[in-house]
Amino acid sequence: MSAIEVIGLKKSFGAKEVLREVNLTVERGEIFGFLGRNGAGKSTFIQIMTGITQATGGTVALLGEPADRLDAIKQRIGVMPDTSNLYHDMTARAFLNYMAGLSGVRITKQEIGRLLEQVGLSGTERQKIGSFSFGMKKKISIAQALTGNPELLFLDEPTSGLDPESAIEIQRLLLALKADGKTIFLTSHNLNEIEKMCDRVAIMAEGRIVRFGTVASLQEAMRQEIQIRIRTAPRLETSHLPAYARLLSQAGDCTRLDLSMEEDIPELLVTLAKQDVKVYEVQIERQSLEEIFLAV
Ligand SMILES: Nc1ncnc2c1ncn2[C@@H]1O[C@H](COP(=O)(O)OP(=O)(O)OP(=O)(O)O)[C@@H](O)[C@H]1O
Repeated sequence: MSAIEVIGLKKSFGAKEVLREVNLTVERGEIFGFLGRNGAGKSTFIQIMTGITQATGGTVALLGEPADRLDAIKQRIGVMPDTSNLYHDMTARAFLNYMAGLSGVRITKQEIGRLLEQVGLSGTERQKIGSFSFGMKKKISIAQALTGNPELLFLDEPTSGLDPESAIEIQRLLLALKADGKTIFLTSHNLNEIEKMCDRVAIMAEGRIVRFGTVASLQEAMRQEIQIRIRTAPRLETSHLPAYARLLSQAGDCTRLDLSMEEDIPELLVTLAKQDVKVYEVQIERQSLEEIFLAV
């Protein structure tokens, strides 16, 4: 049974179609990255998953339960609230206690202390949320999502606006939660983070999923040609190169080349050896997730 199963999901606001026939499956225990430019429809999608907004069409099942039975599984799902919707007059402890109560979860003082420690907010139990910095508000939102030890977590940009150290702390926490068997549905505009953390990703554009799979499979699908960095002595000249190799740039004894396929590499090495060109290093350059994202 999948953690999330979405079939033919549609959402319109009046005449404006925001989600168009979205199909998506997220398996249990994975960290799933959900990407898209501003306005692509990501928040709307999460709002439907978490029962804040109703879909116009299609079906959603979470942890094997149809979404219209969300009440039955809401304790098994954690959702990070928008930091602007926090109760600023409440202390951290009162807030976590109150939010746990809303989801029908009982939580002890010790558990609250542990949650705060997990997100790097130890000792802030009695501090009012209104006095928190932006990063601290972000962290308490994550702590709130974790109350009741849910199996499935929806985290909307959990590390955006955090300093690098805090972001790494949160990333470690997410990896520990995954190791503990949790499923994490994550949106982020930090593509390095997504590349590092996620088992699979979906890229949404104009309400449709336009790329889907592991980062490696997206890189493979995007690879129409291959680029290599090669270190040689002497430095390569265009006259050394066979017709299938195109010189892109050079720095010192390193040359970047465009080839048509991976099989060109051994052939190129033979051709260079015949010309007494010594090859010290060959590196294949893969497309980053950022390049894939920008190409959508
Ligand atoms: N309540 C609403 N009424 C009308 N249009 C809406 C409503 N909510 C969202 N939209 C529109 O739906 C589209 C998708 O918005 P959504 O917030 O889901 O995008 P997003 O991918 O989350 O963007 P971001 O990365 O900026 O958060 C946008 O064009 C937005 O203007």
